[in-house]
Amino acid sequence: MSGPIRLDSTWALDHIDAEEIDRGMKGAALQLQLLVNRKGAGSEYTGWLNLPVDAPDSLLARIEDVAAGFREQSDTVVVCGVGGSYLGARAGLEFLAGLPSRSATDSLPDILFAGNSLSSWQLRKLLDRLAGHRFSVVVISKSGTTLETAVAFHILKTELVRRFGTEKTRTRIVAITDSEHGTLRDLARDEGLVTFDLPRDVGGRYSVLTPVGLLPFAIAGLNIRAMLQGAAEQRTASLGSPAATNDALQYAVARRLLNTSGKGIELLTSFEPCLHFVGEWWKQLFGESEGKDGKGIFPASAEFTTDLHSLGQFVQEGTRSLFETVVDVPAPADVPFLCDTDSPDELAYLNGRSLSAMNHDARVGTLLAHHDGGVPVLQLTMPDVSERSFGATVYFFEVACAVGGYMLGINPFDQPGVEAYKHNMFALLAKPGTEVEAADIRSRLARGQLTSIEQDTTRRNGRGGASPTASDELTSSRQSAL
Ligand SMILES: O=P(O)(O)OC[C@H]1O[C@](O)(CO)[C@@H](O)[C@@H]1O
Repeated sequence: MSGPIRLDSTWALDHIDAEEIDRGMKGAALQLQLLVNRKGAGSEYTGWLNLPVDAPDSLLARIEDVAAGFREQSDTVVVCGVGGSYLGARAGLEFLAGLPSRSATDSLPDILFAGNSLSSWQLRKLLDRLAGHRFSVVVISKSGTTLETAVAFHILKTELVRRFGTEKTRTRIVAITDSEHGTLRDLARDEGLVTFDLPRDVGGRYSVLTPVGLLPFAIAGLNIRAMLQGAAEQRTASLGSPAATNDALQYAVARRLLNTSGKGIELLTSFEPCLHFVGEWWKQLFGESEGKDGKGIFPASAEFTTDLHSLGQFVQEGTRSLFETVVDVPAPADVPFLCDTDSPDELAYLNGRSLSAMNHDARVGTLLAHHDGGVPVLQLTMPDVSERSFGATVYFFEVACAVGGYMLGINPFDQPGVEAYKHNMFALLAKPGTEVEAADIRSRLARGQLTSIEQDTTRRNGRGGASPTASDELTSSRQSAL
């Protein structure tokens, strides 16, 4: 059983005007055409639209082949990457962990992750865990220059060489990166590593259905062809259905209208922990795509019922700036609950029920309470826990995100803002070429003054050198206090 993702917005309708929905759907249909015809902003990064139907059989066969080789030679595979070069693979692996469809004949390697932080403690623990294991590495970086990934990969490669020697190390690494450019591409070329290309017209956060996700999935024994089939089915539904029956467009419109009605935060929730990393992937997709030009909905996620015991109070009664999107998926297995009538834990009333039934009632009770507390609730349903369903979900959110971005008037395919912290970090790390920035940052930090000399001058010049306003003085005295 599989099929497209379904949206039910009944529990959000009291926050949205019916006429606006109508107008919004017409607008969304136009933006979808812009996307499909590759006429919108960032259209050079819309290669993901056709990934589910364009992947050549030779590529899939090669991915399966390399994956089989990795399984044979490794009991552990480390996937090294961050952001879009990490989250989609982890989302799929965690969502599908434990599926009976995973290759039963092969013994499957453990898949671990690295390169997604600069934590020495995390990497130390990973290196300790790898001791004595036959491990291999998949390194993923579109740019090939991301510091977290490059540093972890360097350390892992050094460890491989120490353990297996230079020759054999070459067979224990696969690099996934830009087809032509970047440090990782150059290094792979120089060292004769096996590589897969990350298509130039696909951005990192839209890349899960390329080798970026497909290779880790195949190594884990998952059926990547079924995953692409699910995405292709969703593609037909999302690109080909009229607005009235197009759930991806309706989701894009509903969240946009909720945003204009004053809801600035979308909380993606689910009652199945296997969806935790789908939430993490979704946050990057929507956060990097929408959060620019002072616009966008802040994407947050929570796992219920766990987080009802931490965030539940806020969702129920805190600042009314949230709407909730709950993702449902039927659990593939159930656990019965049996209890004697005189059981001292007073759970006899649950005798004969199952965990699924309890989770279902907890879910309905929660959503009703949140709705009654002023939190609009959108409900998305995935057909099942399967590769097809995962592929469909990825495609559904990608279309909704791209169309929603166009409705917002931004380019959903760039992420200029993430460079700001990198400039500072590289300057502080004394990367060659950053000497001027480094001097400015160090002098600002030494002065305890967060306004840079350049910003300060520009601001004052902008006002024709007028004397500081009261709010300037306030800001500067607050900064000094820091
Ligand atoms: O694949 P790369 O180039 O290492 O980038 C990883 C991630 O870092 C970012 O560029 C942000 O810095 C994301 O957009 C991207 O998914």
